[in-house]
Amino acid sequence: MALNLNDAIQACWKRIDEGQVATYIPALAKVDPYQLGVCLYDVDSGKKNCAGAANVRFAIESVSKVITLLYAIERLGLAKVEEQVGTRQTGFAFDTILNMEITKETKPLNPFVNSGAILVSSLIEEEDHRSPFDQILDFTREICHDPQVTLNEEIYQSELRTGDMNRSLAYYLKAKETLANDVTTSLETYFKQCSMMVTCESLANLGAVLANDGIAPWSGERLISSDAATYAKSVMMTTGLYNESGTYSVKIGIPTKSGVGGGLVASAPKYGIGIFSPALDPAGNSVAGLALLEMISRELKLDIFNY
Ligand SMILES: NC(=O)CC[C@H](N)C(=O)O
Repeated sequence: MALNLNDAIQACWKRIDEGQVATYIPALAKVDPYQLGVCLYDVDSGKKNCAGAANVRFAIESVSKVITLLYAIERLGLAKVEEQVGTRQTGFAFDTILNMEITKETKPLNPFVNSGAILVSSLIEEEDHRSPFDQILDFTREICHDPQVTLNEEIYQSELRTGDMNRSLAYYLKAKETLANDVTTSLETYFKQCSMMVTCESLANLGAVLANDGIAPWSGERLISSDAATYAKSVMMTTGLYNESGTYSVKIGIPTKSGVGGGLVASAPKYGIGIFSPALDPAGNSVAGLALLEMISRELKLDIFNY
């Protein structure tokens, strides 16, 4: 591989100053912004190339929306999930109630705005006395090939304390009779899934499963259906970076999902990529992380529209 990841990190490092760590969840405000890590999983060779803060654990936040979406599709089938949540873009922030009010439809615009994600979380039912979150946690450990993924209780409590906007979205969904579970359980599942701790490597593994048509490249085992993988990548491309998805579609051209913990999962043809850098742009995307992903896309010619 021509690209030296340490050099790439160095080149993108100064971009950290353009962003800010998330402060609306107080536990995230304490994170050191001066971190940048990457892990690149080459599905063909099976080789992983990691650099910088690749093994630092951070809160997965909205990247978990991809995992819960995949899990819901596996449990309920794609048709049922598509009935409940749309695939449309938004020009508004991920957590605003406008995302629901502007359309006459009752279903949320897409699974990556908070209303859509809370709805998807509500679709997971308790099974064999296992709570929806316990099932999501197990599935996360499996699809991220990382048994160390755990719930960060401090972040979870912080999300609970400051989560009134999400609470209002959940009540709105309930009022529209679209929330599948009760408000408390749906929000508990959602806040907990956001508070799982992952590394760049865990996200590179997730990206690699998506890149490999739903099959874990480390074992050859199919973890999700081909349709689920394709669907998730399409929605990541169109809405994975919130209202800036179009901007990065043009600049980077790789299906990507961000989280306000500073994580990015990207799935390019033959590559799974996990990136972490906690300083965010106003939309909630990692600034240095996306600069690094842009460089990787350019150097390795991964832009899916550049054919
Ligand atoms: N964009 C994000 O990562 C948002 C996740 C965060 N837990 C929230 O609900 O606001």
